[in-house]
Amino acid sequence: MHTQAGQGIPVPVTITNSTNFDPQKTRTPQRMKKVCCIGAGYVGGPTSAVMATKNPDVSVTVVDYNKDRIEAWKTNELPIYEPDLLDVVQHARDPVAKRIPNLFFSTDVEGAIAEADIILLSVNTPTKSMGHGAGQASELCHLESAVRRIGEVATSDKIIVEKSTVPCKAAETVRDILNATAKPGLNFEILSNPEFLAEGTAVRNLLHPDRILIGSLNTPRGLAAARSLADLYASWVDRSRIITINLYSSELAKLAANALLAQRISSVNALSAMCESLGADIDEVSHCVGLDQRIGPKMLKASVGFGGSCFRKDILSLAYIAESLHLPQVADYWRSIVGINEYQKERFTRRIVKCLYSSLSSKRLAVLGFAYKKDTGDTRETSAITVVNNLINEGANVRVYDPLVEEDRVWEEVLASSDRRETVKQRLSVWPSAYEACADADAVIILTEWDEFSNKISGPGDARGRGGDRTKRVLDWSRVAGLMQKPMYVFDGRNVLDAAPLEKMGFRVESIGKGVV
Ligand SMILES: NC(=O)C1=CN([C@@H]2O[C@H](COP(=O)(O)OP(=O)(O)OC[C@H]3O[C@@H](n4cnc5c(N)ncnc54)[C@H](O)[C@@H]3O)[C@@H](O)[C@H]2O)C=CC1
Ligand SMILES: O=C(O)[C@H]1O[C@H](OP(=O)(O)OP(=O)(O)OC[C@H]2O[C@@H](n3ccc(=O)[nH]c3=O)[C@H](O)[C@@H]2O)[C@H](O)[C@@H](O)[C@@H]1O
Repeated sequence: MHTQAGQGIPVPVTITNSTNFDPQKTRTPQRMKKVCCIGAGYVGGPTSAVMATKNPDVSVTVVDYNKDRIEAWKTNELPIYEPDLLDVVQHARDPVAKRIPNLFFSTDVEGAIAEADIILLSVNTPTKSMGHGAGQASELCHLESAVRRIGEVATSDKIIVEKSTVPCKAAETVRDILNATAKPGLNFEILSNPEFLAEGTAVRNLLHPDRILIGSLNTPRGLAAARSLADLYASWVDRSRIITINLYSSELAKLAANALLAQRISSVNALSAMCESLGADIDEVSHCVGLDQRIGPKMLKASVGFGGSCFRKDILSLAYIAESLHLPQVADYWRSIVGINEYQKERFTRRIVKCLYSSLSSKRLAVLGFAYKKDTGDTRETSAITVVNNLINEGANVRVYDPLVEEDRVWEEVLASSDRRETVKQRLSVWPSAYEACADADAVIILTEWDEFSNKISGPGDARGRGGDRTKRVLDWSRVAGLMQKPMYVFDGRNVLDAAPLEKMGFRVESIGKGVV
């Protein structure tokens, strides 16, 4: 193996016998198309891995200034947990047989930018935490810094692709920065190509996307750039699913999709509050409503509230855009989706307090699940942060168990959002198994829908890969019953339990949106 100049990227070389060397017979190898992805996170890593796997003749380099993250991507202990991701990464990163490696991870951001034909911007775009628009607008400083770097480093034309979720018209910002920083004479085409994967199913979503959106300017160069990107996807996605549209429609469509998905959950959660008073069952209501083909069955599961790094921030971003367009009613409409989500978390806590005789003082509560959804170790914006803090503020001792989330992560998240840090330190604990968390507990509270906690699923849970056996455990509820204080309450914030068999064991089961008739 040899190394390409300045890149540290191994490429195979052919050793030629110098006596037989005939320059006329050697073909200049066709230059491999090069993609650089800036941002090695939940989107950049999996997207690049799938793109590289499906395009063996394209070199894909993922760069990030976070050295630890990049080093982890080079190992078999990937920095994020996603079912089947390691297989896809290995396929392109450490191929066997005749394939040459075409997926690389590096901290050499400048080097990869300089070499690239296409640059995917997959940096984080969180909610602004300070200044104008704090708590609402998207923070574009990471995007800006990546684009500045491109402008400073580029010596050839590039296609710049917004994969990050950005406010509508962000492409104008990107263009403005490039115009100001890049060398004269270079051409940059900016495309919007939002990502729709969901964590826990990222590989499946990337391999079988509902659609690929590519937004471009309606100019010959813009359309040509869109075609280049479409060609990469066409290696594995049917052309009929690759939609090329207006640049700004594409940017807005991403925010709209997340807002509409979250809106369904908030609608169902609002109904769940009604069900509890009316003696109706939200699972039955959702099922019946979802049978209408115009509505469909997905994203109608009542819960303790949606979490994750994107729904809240993207809705707030949409609302902020509406407000800046002087459309306050529209902004209020979008914000109400987040409002119901907050209400759902508070409502869930209040129910726990009420059932436990209106006081949690010194009570032991086992929290099962801390991730914002199953099959991920991601805790960003998880509802568990709010619920755990609320319980601690009510005086409870909270004992957390999650099959995948690291102990440090739980501490960081709870402490970061508490204004009573010393109290948290006294009352929070994290345990390596559900049984240890449940020991002597007055109540069990399910906050993530891990298969392990459900008594509806027979056999081991279906999460695979990193986390090994921990994600395949099955909770023995009769053993839990033997460990708990009496009466034994279970608050099912994810409706993963069939209450009847548990009630036979003596549990009092409180589910979301299930009223007592
Ligand atoms: N997490 C998800 O499931 C999805 C996220 N998105 C969007 O994709 C974007 C990225 O999200 P995630 O991957 O979750 O974020 P992340 O936080 O996991 O990864 C972003 C990475 O970018 C790196 N970075 C930031 N600025 C950089 C710079 N100037 N140079 C080099 N590296 C830089 C960070 O160090 C970090 O590792 C966001 O806009 C998000 O809204 C879209 C669809 C799904
Ligand atoms: O832009 C993004 O980041 C992504 O956001 C979501 O993906 P994700 O947040 O990973 O996961 P979802 O499955 O959408 O779940 C989000 C939250 O809603 C909750 N949820 C989901 C579905 C449901 O019916 N009920 C419900 O409470 C989940 O438990 C989780 O807390 C979208 O589904 C993706 O299409 C999008 O690309």
